[in-house]
Amino acid sequence: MPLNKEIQPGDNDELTRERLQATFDTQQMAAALWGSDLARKRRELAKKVDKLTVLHDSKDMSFMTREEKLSENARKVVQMFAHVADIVEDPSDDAEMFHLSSNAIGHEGHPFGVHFVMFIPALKAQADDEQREKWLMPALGLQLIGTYAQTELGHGTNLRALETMATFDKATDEFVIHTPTVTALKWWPGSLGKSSNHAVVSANLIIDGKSYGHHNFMVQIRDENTHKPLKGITVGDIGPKMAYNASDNGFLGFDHHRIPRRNMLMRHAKVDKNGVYTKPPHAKIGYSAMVHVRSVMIGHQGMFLGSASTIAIRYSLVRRQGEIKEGSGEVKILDYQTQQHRLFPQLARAYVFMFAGKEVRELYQKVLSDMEKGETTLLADLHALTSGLKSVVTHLCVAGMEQCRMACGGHGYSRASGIPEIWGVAVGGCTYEGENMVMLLQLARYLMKAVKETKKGKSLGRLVDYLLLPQDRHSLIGRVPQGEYGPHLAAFEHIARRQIFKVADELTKLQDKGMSKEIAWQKKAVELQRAARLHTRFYLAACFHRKVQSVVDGRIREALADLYHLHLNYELLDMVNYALEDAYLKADQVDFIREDMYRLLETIRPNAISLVDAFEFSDRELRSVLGRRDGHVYENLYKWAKESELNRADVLPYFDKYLKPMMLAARQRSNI
Ligand SMILES: CCCCCCCC/C=C\CCCCCCCCCCC/C=C/C(=O)SCCNC(=O)CCNC(=O)[C@H](O)C(C)(C)COP(=O)(O)OP(=O)(O)OC[C@H]1O[C@@H](n2cnc3c(N)ncnc32)[C@H](O)[C@@H]1OP(=O)(O)O
Ligand SMILES: Cc1cc2nc3c(=O)[nH]c(=O)nc-3n(C[C@H](O)[C@H](O)[C@H](O)COP(=O)(O)OP(=O)(O)OC[C@H]3O[C@@H](n4cnc5c(N)ncnc54)[C@H](O)[C@@H]3O)c2cc1C
Repeated sequence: MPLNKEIQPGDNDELTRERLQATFDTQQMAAALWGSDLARKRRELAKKVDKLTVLHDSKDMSFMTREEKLSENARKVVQMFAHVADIVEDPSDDAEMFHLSSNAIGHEGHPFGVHFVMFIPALKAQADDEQREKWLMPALGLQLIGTYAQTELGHGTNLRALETMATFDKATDEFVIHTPTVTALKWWPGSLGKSSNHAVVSANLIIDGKSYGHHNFMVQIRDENTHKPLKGITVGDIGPKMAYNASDNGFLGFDHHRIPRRNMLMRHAKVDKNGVYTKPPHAKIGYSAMVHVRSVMIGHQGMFLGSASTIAIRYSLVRRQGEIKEGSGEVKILDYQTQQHRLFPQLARAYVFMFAGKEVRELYQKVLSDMEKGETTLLADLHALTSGLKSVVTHLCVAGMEQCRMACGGHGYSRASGIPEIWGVAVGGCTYEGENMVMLLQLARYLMKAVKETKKGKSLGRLVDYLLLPQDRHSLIGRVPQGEYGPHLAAFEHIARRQIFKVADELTKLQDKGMSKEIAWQKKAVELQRAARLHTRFYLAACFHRKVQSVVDGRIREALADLYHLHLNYELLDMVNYALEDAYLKADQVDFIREDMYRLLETIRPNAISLVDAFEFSDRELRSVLGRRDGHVYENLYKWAKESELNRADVLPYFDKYLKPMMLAARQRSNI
């Protein structure tokens, strides 16, 4: 039995030969990536979806209008829930459900796009027991469709400037929800425009003329039967986007719309019938749905990059172009060092992002269960970690996916590759759930507080313990026996720590000169976000290290270690300027890192296809002609192109309408 379990009869011979070179068992690697239980469930689930034709795309989404896309995904999501008990083992398991949705529906969006990702998590974390009974149960039972309406046309990042008002009317025991200006219109919420009938709405709580800041309210926006907007509510779709066009991101306005007082989510903050307000135990506890999505995004973005890497690496083993040795025939493009250097570091990133995604989810679950007991100590750590990871991971993912697209040459630009859509969805992640730069500055705030604690000899939290350690002056990279990578990881730590202390000192100096804290912060904002990036990249490298150390199987550990070492070398070179600034690294050490990286590209090359096969993305999930498991790319590209709506007739009406009259007139003029 070959170690690569993706081999099947009828596959492209080249891919089979590649797969036979695997040094590890791909199913065991899948278990390392997803966890053994989820890996098994994914495999079984994909087989079941293959058999259920009602869950299959009726045609390629690339050839559909937006309305067709919305309708197609509404159809599939309904079928998916109708068959859910036959397909998944535990429908309450988000991870399993996400994979089902990824196989059957894809990533372009669907009517429940925000329902499960934000609406339900907001209810779980912020609704009290009675409210959970009233809305959470029906929401889980699909009796209603919800979204999360926070962002406004004029305000997204700065939540304190949100304008939507929720004014308490003691006489009727109601809140009056109102949109005072056009900039106060809710704008962007997923599935709001045409699908949802309920929304968790962020609005300023006003009692007796006093504002208590924004809080979350449950608002029914459409009639349950007719689906018409309720009186006092204006709602619609915001129009086409870069990608994610099967989602009806929407706008929403309120004209003095009344809701019962008990529609404010009251697990933590409360308003009683006399208008007495009770503060939550932590000022930012109402932000929990955002923290939830940031925490799930890390692993999912890793999956997006893993998908793009799978497509590009498989295609690079089918595509032949040019010769390395004259006369010996065209080579597979993956045999070029430049192609390996373009793709393998992206593959390594996909792996570590998935590992980090798992770690961060564990911390999220811990904080959630603490919050349930009113305990919020770890909330700040979680906010800092997710803010940094969300920003760095989305940024590196889209940069990496763009490399994958370019590595596929012209065919990468075609939607047949599947990369444009997943790229478009992934790049949205740089903006939603907090614009990346803003979130990096949130982490920087935490890091600056950590420096203050360090100066008192204390640590602000486990994630910043390393700030207490002394700085080494010189790196040991290349000065220790070959195969030891401790000094590489130490270099990440050094670079992060140095930048964090450097910018902290600069801030202090500016303030010592009389500059206000806020202006000093502005003067150093670019350096601050750099500190946040370097801290996060150190976290990622350390996470990769922890994962490799934890693997028991020798063959899996060895293959993962190759990727880890490549990651260390590649990422260090990407930020080498920081290590050169203080002569921590010398030129010969940089050369050493480069040479070792080139060596690793060659080491990884025979395992390349098996490392992407180990993600076990089904063809249905990848939705890519280039990335097909069987490698039969060309005949299927031709088949795909023939599906284009432009090929429905040999001559399209615009020819007779515009081009023919123009050419006839031109011919007549030339005959005169
Ligand atoms: C049918 C199929 C079903 C299957 C489904 C199965 C389930 C699938 C599960 C998962 C799938 C996931 C798939 C992923 C793909 C998703 C698809 C797309 C969905 C997209 C949805 C997008 C939604 C949104 O975008 S919602 C809107 C998000 N908006 C934002 O993020 C706004 C950003 N701004 C902010 O967060 C804040 O304004 C701020 C943090 C920048 C500043 O806040 P502010 O109140 O002004 O505070 P500030 O003064 O700066 O700081 C004061 C102190 O507070 C601390 N702090 C801030 N935030 C937090 C926090 N969250 N937690 C803890 N502490 C916080 C801050 O650090 C300061 O502390 P200090 O000590 O004083 O320094
Ligand atoms: C695909 C998608 C789905 C979305 N889904 C939802 C949803 O379901 N529900 C919802 O409520 N919202 C949703 N949003 C909205 C999203 O959360 C916001 O777009 C996001 O929070 C960024 O806010 P903004 O658009 O106001 O950007 P802005 O804040 O206007 O950012 C513009 C620029 O200003 C910079 N900037 C802003 N503030 C600062 C600062 N303090 N310091 C330095 N620079 C700053 C940013 O870095 C950026 O470069 C979605 C958005 C997208 C793209």
